[in-house]
Amino acid sequence: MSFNREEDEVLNFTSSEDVAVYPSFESMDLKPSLLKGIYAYGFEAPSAIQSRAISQIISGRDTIAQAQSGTGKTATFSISMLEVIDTKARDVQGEYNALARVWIFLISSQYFFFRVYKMILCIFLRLKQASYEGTFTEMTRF
Ligand SMILES: Nc1ncnc2c1ncn2[C@@H]1O[C@H](COP(=O)(O)OP(=O)(O)OP(=O)(O)O)[C@@H](O)[C@H]1O
Repeated sequence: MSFNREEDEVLNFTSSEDVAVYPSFESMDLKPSLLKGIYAYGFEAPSAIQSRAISQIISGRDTIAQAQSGTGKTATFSISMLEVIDTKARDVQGEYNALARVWIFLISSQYFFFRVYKMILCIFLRLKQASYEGTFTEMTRF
């Protein structure tokens, strides 16, 4: 499902009291290279769930975030993961637990894998400042 900014802006959220709302990616104090990747990927501002959840995850707080389909949850954990990993370290630092998405695998596994793969790969490549035209065919070469 594609992201709809107008619908996102009128979503009602309930969160823990000390959850701040960050109106921009800059205000989250993300790595400059990650910010560059996010903007190069085409995101101008965080969605409602990203405004709330990214800062919680990167601060190391155990976070449960729930929102409607297409509101930016996948991007929330992708961006958070890219912020906290040390790109120089060679060990595994992040894991995506796909079990929670079993129903999506049953419906459209290829589409799901493509989306997660595309988002993480594109942001990571932009982070590495690689020049890249994002089509599925080109991505499969990496
Ligand atoms: N801040 C943003 N600005 C613009 N587009 C965004 C933003 N965040 C996410 N998107 C786009 O919105 C779409 C849905 O995002 P995402 O897959 O992260 O949502 P989701 O909540 O995980 O959806 P689902 O529950 O269906 O898996 C994607 O095309 C993504 O690129």
